[in-house]
Amino acid sequence: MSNNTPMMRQYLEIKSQHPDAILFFRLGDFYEMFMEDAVTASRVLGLTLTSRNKGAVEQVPLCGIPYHSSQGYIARLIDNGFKVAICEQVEDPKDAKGIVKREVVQVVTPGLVVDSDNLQPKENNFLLALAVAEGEHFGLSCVDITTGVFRLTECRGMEELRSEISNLNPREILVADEELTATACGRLKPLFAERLINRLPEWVFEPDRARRLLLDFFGVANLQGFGCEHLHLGVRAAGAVLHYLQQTRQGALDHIRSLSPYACADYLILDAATRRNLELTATQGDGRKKGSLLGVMDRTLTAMGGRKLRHWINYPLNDAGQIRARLQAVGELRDKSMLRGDLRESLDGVYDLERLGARIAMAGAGAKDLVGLRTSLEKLPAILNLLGELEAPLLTHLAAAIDPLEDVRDLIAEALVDDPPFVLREGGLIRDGFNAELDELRLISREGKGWIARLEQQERERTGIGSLKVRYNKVFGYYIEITKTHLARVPEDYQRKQTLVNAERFITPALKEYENKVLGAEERIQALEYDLFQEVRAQVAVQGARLQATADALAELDVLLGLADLAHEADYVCPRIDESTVLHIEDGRHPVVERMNLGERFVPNDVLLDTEEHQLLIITGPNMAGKSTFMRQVALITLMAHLGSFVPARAARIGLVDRIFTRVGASDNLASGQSTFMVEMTETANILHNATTRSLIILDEIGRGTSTFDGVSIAWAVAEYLHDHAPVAAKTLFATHYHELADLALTCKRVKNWNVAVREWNDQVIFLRKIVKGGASHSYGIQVARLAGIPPAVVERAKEVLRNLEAGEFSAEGRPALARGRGRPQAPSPQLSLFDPGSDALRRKLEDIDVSVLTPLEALNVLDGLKKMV
Ligand SMILES: Nc1ncnc2c1ncn2[C@@H]1O[C@H](COP(=O)(O)OP(=O)(O)OP(=O)(O)O)[C@@H](O)[C@H]1O
Repeated sequence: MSNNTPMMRQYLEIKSQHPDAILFFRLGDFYEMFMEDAVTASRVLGLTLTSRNKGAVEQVPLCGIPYHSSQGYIARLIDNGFKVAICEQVEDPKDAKGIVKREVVQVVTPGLVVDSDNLQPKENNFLLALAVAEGEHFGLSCVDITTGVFRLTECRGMEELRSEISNLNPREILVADEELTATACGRLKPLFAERLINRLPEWVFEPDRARRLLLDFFGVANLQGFGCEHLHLGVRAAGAVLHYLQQTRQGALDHIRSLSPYACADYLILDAATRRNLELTATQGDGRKKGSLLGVMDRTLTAMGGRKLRHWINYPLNDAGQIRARLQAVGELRDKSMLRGDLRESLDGVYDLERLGARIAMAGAGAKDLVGLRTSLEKLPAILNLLGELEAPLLTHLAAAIDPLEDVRDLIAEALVDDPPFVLREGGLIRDGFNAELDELRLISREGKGWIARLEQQERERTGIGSLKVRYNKVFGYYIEITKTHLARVPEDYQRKQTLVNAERFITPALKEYENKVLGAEERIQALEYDLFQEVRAQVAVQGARLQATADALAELDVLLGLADLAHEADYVCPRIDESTVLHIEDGRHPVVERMNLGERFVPNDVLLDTEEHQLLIITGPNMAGKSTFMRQVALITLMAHLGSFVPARAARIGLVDRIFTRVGASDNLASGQSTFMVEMTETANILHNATTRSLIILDEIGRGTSTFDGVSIAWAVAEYLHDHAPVAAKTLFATHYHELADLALTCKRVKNWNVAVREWNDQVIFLRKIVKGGASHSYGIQVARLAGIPPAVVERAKEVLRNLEAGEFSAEGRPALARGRGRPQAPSPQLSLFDPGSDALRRKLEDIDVSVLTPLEALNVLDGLKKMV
C-alpha cells in the first residue's frame, strides 16, 4: 500500500495530532496499524508484519487484528506502557468525494488502566499532574477516572511530595517538559520509578490558561466555590490534568462534577517508608492485603466502602472533634448489635454506586447496571428506617445525606425488565407498557410469528406433505423446506431458492410479504429499545450528583458498621482522644499479629510516652523477643485511633499526633542508586529534620547497617539529638541491640530503658514477650540462630568466639581479634594474643621489671622508656 492513498493521508494527518500514540485504524471488521505503529505492534504483540503492493510507489508496513479480539491486544499494549488512539468511522461516513472518514474516538493510556474486557477504566485510575515552583513547592492534582473524583493540593518539600505520590499511587504522572530537566527535579526521578511520565509542553501548565480551562469546564465564574482560588500551583496542575483528559477521553468527562482541594496538613502525615514499614494496606513481602492492617480492619460489604476504608487508613484525621464523631458512631453501632446486624444485612448486596454513577455519566453503563442500581436503591428505605433509630450525630448526618432517589428507582423499574441481556442491541430490555410504539411493534411481531406457524399447518394440508417445514435462516429469511421424496407434490406458486442433498428450499410471495412485516418490526423493536434505553440512562445520568452523594454516605456507613463489628468481635476499646502530647496504652496488642494464630497467645503490653518524663524509650531485648512487634503495635494503635477506630487494648489515651515516622529494617533502593545503609541514613535524616513535638517516631536498630563502632556512635548521637533538640521532644521508641545505649538514661532525663523479658533455662531462651523496666544485658543471638536451624558446629564455634570476645572485647584497633584464633581459643598461646606483636614486646619488657629493686627515679625512667615504646 502506498502512503499516498486517501486512507494513508488520513492516517498521517491523525498521526501528526497524536504522534506518541499507536493508531488503531478501523477497517470494517479489523483494526489496522500502519508504518511505525505496525512495526511496534508486531514486536510487542507478536503479530505478522505485512505490506501490500497495489502497484504503489512506496510500500507501507502494516498489521491487523480482528475487531472482536482487539480489546485484549489494546490492553497488552497499555500494560507495556504504550498509548493507543482508537480511530473509528464517523457518523456521516463519507466526505464529498465518497471517502470514508475516521477520527479518534478514544485514547487509552497507561494512566487510564483499562479492563481488558471492555476497555473501561479499572479501579484507582489516578492520573496525577505535578506543577513545580521555586523552593520545593509543589502543586498536585489528581483525578480518579472511574469515579470522577478530582482533587488538588499543594505541598512543600520532597518528603511531603514523596508521601503524597506514594499514597495516591498514580500510574501516570504529567509534568512540564522543562521542569523535568530542571535541577530541582533531578531529585524527583526516584519518585517516578515505575510510573509513566508524560511530558507536556510548559504552556499546558500556564496559570491563566489552566484556570480558564477549569472555569469553562465547570461553567463557573471563579474557583472560589470550590475553595481553591488561592491554590495557584494546584490550579496549574488541575488545568494540566483537565487538558490531558480532554485530549484523551474525547468528552467522556461528564462524571467529573467538582474540584476539591485538600491540605496534607488536614491529616496525620504518613510518609512512604512508614506506610510500607507498618504494612498498612499491603504486606511488605508479597504486597497482598491479607496480613496488612487493612486486611484485618476491612469488614466492609460494598466495594465503595472498601475503598473508603483504604482512604481512611491512608489519610487518618488529625482533628480531635472529627475523630470523636467517628468514634461515637462506631461506639453506638457496636453497642446496638441487633440494629447493626440489620443494617449490615440491608447494605449487603448494594452495588458499587460510586463507579456505577460514573459509568452512567460516561454512557458506559449497560441495562444490567441500571437494574443493579434499581435493586440497590430499593434497599435504601429500610436502611434509612434503621438509621432513624440511631443518635450519634455522624449517623444522623449520614441519614440526611442518603437520598433514596425514588424517582430514579421508579423510572428504571417502569422501563427495564428484571433480567435484561448483556448485549444492548439484542433487544429484550424494555418492559411492555413503557412505550406505546414499542408495544405496537411487539404485537405485529408476535402476530407475524403466529401467522407463520399457522402457515406451516395450512401448507401441509394444501400439499399433503406432512414433513413440510417453515424455517428461518439469516441468508434467506423464512423459507419452506421439502424433502426430496415429496418434490413431486410441490405446488406451482413455490419459488425454488436452494437445493440441498436431501431437500429443497422454497419461498412464496405471501411468505415474503409477511416476513418483511415481522422482520421489519423486529428490527424496529431492537432500534427503538436501544434508543429508549439510552434515554432512560441519560435521565438517570442527570441525577448523577445525587447518586454520588448517596454513594458517599453509604460507603461511610459501611466503613463505620465494619469498624463497629470489628470492635465488638475483636474486643477493642474506644480510645480517649485529646489535645495532649501523651500516649498511654494499657495492655495494647498488635492488631495483625494477635490474629495470626501462631500457636502462641499474644501477650499485651503497656506503653507510656509523653514529652516530659518518658519521651524516648530505649527498648532492648534478645532477637525474636518482640521489640519490633511492640513498637509497631504502638504506631498502629495510634493510627487506628486517628482514623476513628476502636483499638486493640484495655485502655488507650491518645494525644493527637501530627506525623508517624518509622525507620525499620533494611530496604535497598538500588533503583535510586542507594545502598541499604544510605537508605537508612536518608530516612533518619528526614526524621531529624521534620519531627515535631506532636510526632511519634519508631526507630528500629538504627546504625546496624555499618561497623559496630560507627553504628553505636550514630545511634547514640541520634538518640541524644532527639532528646536534646528541645522544644521538639518528639515521642520516640528506639529498639536496639547496642546495650551501651542504656547509659543514655544516665544523662538524658526524658530517656527511659525498657526491655522485652526472656528467661534462660538449660541454655534455651524462653520468650516472655513482656515489656519490663530496665535494659537487657544479652542478645541471645546464638540461641536464636540455633532455633533458626544454623548447623550445630557453627553454633558451637560462635559460642567459643563469643566467650573469647567477652573476655577480651576488641583489639586496640577495634577488631574482634579472636576471629583469627580458631581451634584453641582459651590456650595462652602467642597466636591467641589479644595484643599485636608490638604489644607483646611491651608485655615482655613489663614482665622483666622487678619492681622490688627499683628506686623511684629508676622507676620513672623505666616508665618513660615504656611510654616511648608505646
Ligand atoms: N507480645 C507478643 N505476644 C506473642 N507473640 C509475640 C509478641 N511479640 C512478638 N511476638 C512474636 O515474636 C516474633 C518476633 O517478634 P519481633 O520481630 O518483634 O522480635 P524482635 O525483638 O524485633 O526481633 P529482632 O531483634 O530479631 O528483630 C513475632 O513474629 C511474633 O510472632
